This record gives sequence, structure tokens and C-alpha cells, in this order.
Amino acid sequence: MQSLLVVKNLTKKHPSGGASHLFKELNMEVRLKDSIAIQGPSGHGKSTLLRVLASLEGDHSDCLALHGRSVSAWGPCEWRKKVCYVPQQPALVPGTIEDNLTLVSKLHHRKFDQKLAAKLIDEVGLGELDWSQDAAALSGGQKQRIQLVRSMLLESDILLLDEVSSALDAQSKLAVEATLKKWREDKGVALIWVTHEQDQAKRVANRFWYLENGVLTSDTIEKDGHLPPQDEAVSTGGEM
Ligand SMILES: Nc1ncnc2c1ncn2[C@@H]1O[C@H](COP(=O)(O)OP(=O)(O)OP(=O)(O)O)[C@@H](O)[C@H]1O
Repeated sequence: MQSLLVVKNLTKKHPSGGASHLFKELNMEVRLKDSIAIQGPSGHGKSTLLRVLASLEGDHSDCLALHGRSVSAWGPCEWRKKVCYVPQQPALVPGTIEDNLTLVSKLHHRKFDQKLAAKLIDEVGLGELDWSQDAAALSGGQKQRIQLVRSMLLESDILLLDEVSSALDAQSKLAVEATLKKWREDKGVALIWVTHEQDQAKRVANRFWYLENGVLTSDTIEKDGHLPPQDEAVSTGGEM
């Protein structure tokens, strides 16, 4: 399977300072259509790892390559369009739902694909919403889904999903999972999910990573009928 993102010797010091590392010398590869669940104890750096992969924290250009090009070769803004981080806490802009959905096209001077936006909104279970409604008045779970659809409209190569269904009821959670699964199949994107839910990880992922004490290990169980080329998602020498 074709490689999208290659990570080599990625090291991140603990944000609290000192000599300790959140993770050290991580090596991994993300392939086309991968769906990877990252799990591990709270506070061991899962969200930080996603933000680093999205080039939102520190300068790790030498360690990250997308389609064989580093962050600095793409430029950080272009990189973030291609490797999109979706945070757990919705960060909607002031204004209506429509203002939020059209934000990506406005920022990137693209035509807004209303039909696609409406389809995705419907699929995640928000088909009844009036787009002229104030986004601030939405529930936490509705905001999470608006933010997710807004990110999907960027049509990135990789979506980094940081507990993106944590505020949802069981039915809405399944709707979001199904929407993302279809998106991955249709668009060939890769999904990386941070989730604390073992059941969700099993439902959505074909590869499983575990981050603890600075070490990322991979579980080679694979669904979807393909085997990993190597047990490549294994880091070395982590320390806290
Ligand atoms: N801005 C920051 N300033 C100081 N420390 C930070 C900052 N961001 C994260 N940390 C610390 O870095 C460590 C890793 O945090 P991170 O949120 O990446 O962990 P996590 O595995 O995603 O946790 P959780 O499962 O609870 O979401 C934690 O000890 C956290 O307190």
C-alpha cells in the first residue's frame, strides 16, 4: 500500500520542561486508506503527537515527510491543509452554522461545495439543522460534528481525529464513524483516531498504536485483509 506520511526519529520534549521526553525517536509510516487507532494512558502525549504530525507544535520538519516532501518543502500552511488536526474541543468561529461550513472555502479561495457539505451534514445526523442558526447555540455534540464536517471539506490527505466523537450519544457516534469510513474509502484518505474507547478502536481501525511512557508500539492485528509490510510503527528508546 502506498505511503502517505513517513515519520523518522520524532522526538518531543515534555512541555513542562526539563530533560524528560514525551516521546523519543518515534518511527512510523501512514499509508493510503489506513485507519489507525491511537490509545494509551491519559497524559502520555497522544494529542501532542497528533498536533506535532499536523505541524502545530514545534519544528519537526526533518522528521516528517508527506508524499516524500518535508514540512518545510510543503510550507507549514500547505502541510496543515493536507494533514488536518481535528481537536476534541470544537473551535467554531462566531456566526452561523453556514459561516462555519463555508470558512474553509473562504480561507482557501475555493468554491464552496454546498452539495457535499449538505450530504456530510446529513450523514453525521444533523440534516434537520437550519444553517442560519447561531453556531454558539449548538450543543457540544452538534458543535463537534459541525467542526468535523468543516475539516472534512478541506479534503486533506490525512485526518487526525482527537476524540472527535467524545460528546456524542451512541447513535450519533456510529453515524460519525460510518461517515468517516465511507470518506476514507471514497477519497483514499488516511484516518488517525485518538480514542479511549476500546470498542470504537475495534470498530474503526485496521491498525492499532499504543503510546505509553514515550514509546509507541504497534499491534499488528489488521482487518481489511491486508498485512503490514513490517511492524514499522514501533518506536525506540522512549523515556518520560
Ligand atoms: N500547553 C501545555 N503546557 C504544558 N504542558 C502541556 C501542554 N500541553 C500538554 N501538556 C502536557 O503534556 C502531556 C501530554 O498531554 P497530551 O494532551 O498530549 O496527552 P494525552 O495522552 O492526549 O492525554 P488525554 O488522553 O488525557 O487527552 C501532559 O502531561 C500534559 O499535561
